[in-house]
Amino acid sequence: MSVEISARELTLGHGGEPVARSIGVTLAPGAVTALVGPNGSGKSTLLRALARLHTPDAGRIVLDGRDLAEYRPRELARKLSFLTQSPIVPAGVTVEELVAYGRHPHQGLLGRGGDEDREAVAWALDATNLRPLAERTLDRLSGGERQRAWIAMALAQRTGLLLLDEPTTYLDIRYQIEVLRLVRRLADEHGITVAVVLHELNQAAAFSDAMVVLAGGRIVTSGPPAEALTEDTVRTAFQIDTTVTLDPHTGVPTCLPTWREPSPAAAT
Ligand SMILES: Nc1ncnc2c1ncn2[C@@H]1O[C@H](COP(=O)(O)OP(=O)(O)OP(=O)(O)O)[C@@H](O)[C@H]1O
Repeated sequence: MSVEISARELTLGHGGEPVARSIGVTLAPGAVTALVGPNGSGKSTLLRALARLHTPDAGRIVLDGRDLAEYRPRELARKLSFLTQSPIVPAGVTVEELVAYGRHPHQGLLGRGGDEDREAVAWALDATNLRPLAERTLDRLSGGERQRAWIAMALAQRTGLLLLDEPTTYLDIRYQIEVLRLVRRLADEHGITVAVVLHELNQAAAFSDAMVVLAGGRIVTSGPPAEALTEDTVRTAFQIDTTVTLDPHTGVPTCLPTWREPSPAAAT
């Protein structure tokens, strides 16, 4: 089930100056990789390129040993699912109907669901705790509930690779943690390869196996959180000072910004 995807010598842009120049990324099979970096550093563009929704200016992306460009659309939709940052809410669609859309790549021309489809939809609703809201239309959900519905749709697609662009936006802290725990379980229990764009560095460090730090058109660092999230890399990427400590039991780094401006006396 686990899927491996890697990008080599990738240059990404939107017509002007490249957003990323000659970068290389590998998402290890069955692992959670967090993409972090400042606003505008190219995280979404990279994720969209991995999902074949953005065409690179140069470089190559290989998905399970084959060039990404070679996959037929339906074949690709069975391999990877992508959750965009702000999906457009279709009018009048219930949670269950939305989740069932995730089954389209698996259905024949008639598009009617069989046992496997029903089972996948039920699993996705349960995994996201959405069963009680299954009959609700999306416009009658809170922001966080709606976000979980989109995640459920991506899950119902039952792909070995899941690409999530800021899935915790709009969620309160409890659901942020719940979504990240779900992501962790998908990797640990189902072997799903996950790339997730996150802004909260400490959450990224706590829930991922690897972090890729993007800034200034390049990869500042990538590797296990304890190696990737350091005071130096945070300063390089975000131009802020922090104190990074390692949890003595788990080895997970936590980064605490230096909140106060340096005092004039300290500067002299
Ligand atoms: N469709 C587009 N057309 C032109 N420029 C774009 C387009 N999409 C993104 N950009 C530009 O590309 C750069 C990278 O954008 P991208 O959305 O990949 O960054 P990001 O790291 O995901 O940012 P954020 O953290 O703000 O979501 C930005 O400078 C942005 O303005």
